[in-house]
Amino acid sequence: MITGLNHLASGKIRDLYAVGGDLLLVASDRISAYDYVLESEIPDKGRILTQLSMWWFGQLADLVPNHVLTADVDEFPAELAPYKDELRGRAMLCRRLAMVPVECVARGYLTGSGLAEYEKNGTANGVPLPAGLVDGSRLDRPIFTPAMKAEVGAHDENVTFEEMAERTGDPELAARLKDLTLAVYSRARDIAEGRGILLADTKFEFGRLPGGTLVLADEVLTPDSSRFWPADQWHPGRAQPSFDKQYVRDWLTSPASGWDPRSDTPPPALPEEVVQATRARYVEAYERLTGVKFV
Ligand SMILES: C[C@H](c1ccccc1)n1cc(-c2ncnc(N)c2C#N)cn1
Repeated sequence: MITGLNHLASGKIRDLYAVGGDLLLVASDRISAYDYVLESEIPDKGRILTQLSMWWFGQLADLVPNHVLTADVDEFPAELAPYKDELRGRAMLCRRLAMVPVECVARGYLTGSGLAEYEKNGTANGVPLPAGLVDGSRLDRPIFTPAMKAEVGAHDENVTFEEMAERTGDPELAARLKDLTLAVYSRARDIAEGRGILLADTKFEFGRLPGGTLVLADEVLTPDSSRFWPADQWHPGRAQPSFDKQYVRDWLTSPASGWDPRSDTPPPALPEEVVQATRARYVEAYERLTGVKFV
């Protein structure tokens, strides 16, 4: 948290500030696992994921406008000058939008809450899926599985497209959000697959400009907003390893940590080698996707 700035909101990993009529979205080096924010930070994680978001916004600009004004600290308003070094590379100055109160989730692979519903009803957010799918199955056509935002700390509530249209009171907007979400995800899935990373699913946030234009907001297509799987370890029918969080998960569930995920106790600090190996995975994901060396 940066004292001295007008703090608006905080998620597990990121903080939001008001700067004049705009917003500053700042990504920390925090990492979460098993629904806990760990006490150990991953050096540069915020910078790597912010630079990855910026790269994706560029890749998607022909499909949808985004909310970013700049991520270059030298272009930030003068009032931010005292915080330049702390913000460099990990902050996006964004236009303030009227946010759409829906988590726009696209799934290209079946897992997590989507799999749970499928195993019960053969559907995902009420939409029937083909029979015989298993954990990690690739869906021929990505699906839109919206969720209504939950209070801090609770999980979002998956809703059908019809429920979403009803609860937003704007069926036309709901249809537009679905189309945009699927088009953007499909483009990203194809780009990532060509670079050895499976984007199993992702969560987009949209907002509207004063004139009503729909704009892609928040961070996009990072390992915090999406499930990243290494393509060369994909085996449908079991839980897939996480590209970025597997080292953390493996250590936390090993005897070495002395921690039990089923207990109500927070996880212990990570050993330095797990921190550094995890940092290396974020760097690798960034470099594989963008083709640019992280500096
Ligand atoms: C969920 C997310 C959040 C991020 C970081 C920390 C806490 C919350 N958030 C984003 C806005 C938001 N509001 C108005 N205009 C915008 N351009 C954005 C964005 N992005 C409000 N909440």
